[in-house]
Amino acid sequence: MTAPDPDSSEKSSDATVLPQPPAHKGAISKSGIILGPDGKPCRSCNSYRDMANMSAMLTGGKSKSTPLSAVVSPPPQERTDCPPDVEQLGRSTWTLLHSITATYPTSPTPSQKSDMQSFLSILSRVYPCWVCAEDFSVWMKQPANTPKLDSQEDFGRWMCNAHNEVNKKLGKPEFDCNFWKERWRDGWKDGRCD
Ligand SMILES: Cc1cc2nc3c(=O)[nH]c(=O)nc-3n(C[C@H](O)[C@H](O)[C@H](O)COP(=O)(O)OP(=O)(O)OC[C@H]3O[C@@H](n4cnc5c(N)ncnc54)[C@H](O)[C@@H]3O)c2cc1C
Repeated sequence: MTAPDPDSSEKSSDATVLPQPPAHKGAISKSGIILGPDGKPCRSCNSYRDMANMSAMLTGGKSKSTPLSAVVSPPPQERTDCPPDVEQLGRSTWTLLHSITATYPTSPTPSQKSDMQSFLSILSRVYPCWVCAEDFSVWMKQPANTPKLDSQEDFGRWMCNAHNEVNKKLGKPEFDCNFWKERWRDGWKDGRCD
């Protein structure tokens, strides 16, 4: 006999189905909230703002037909040490990734290139936001987008382009990749990073 799932009451009552990704990943609810493999809202795939909005809708605060993006001003988080949402995780990950490019060798050995290739392909499989990981993986596999690992400059620009791809998808401004070193390695010429 299977023991009841103690967490089952936390599962999203909104877990309705759009086209289903592989079972180990998750699903997307009708309201657009991304669910994890356990059927609960995936913290690292959604923003706290969207999760708070969903909660407001499900508890009758808003009409079910109201789009998430139209519901604003969720209650503020009460703590500052909560698990990361998709935005916090993204900012921290980009900081790590661009910092890795900034310390990548100018003339990498075959073994250093191979390590980095492995790191990126593993990252695209294990990144906690599964929808982000899927899109990143698909983008990276296109022949024009395979990681450029022959030098620090190539890799830094490649990472900047990868980040811009996500920026475009999210409707954010693109970053001028001519400045990737100022942002992530040398600091800006105005001296304010010294
Ligand atoms: C691999 C990956 C995939 C992601 N996919 C998704 C997704 O599908 N959906 C989703 O909602 N979120 C996704 N994210 C998170 C998303 O990219 C942002 O991190 C998040 O929305 C927070 O954005 P932000 O505006 O604070 O700045 P971020 O985009 O996190 O950027 C942090 C800082 O990097 C600098 N920067 C911006 N663009 C560039 C660039 N092109 N090159 C160099 N530096 C730059 C800026 O100074 C910026 O303040 C993903 C993150 C990663 C690492």
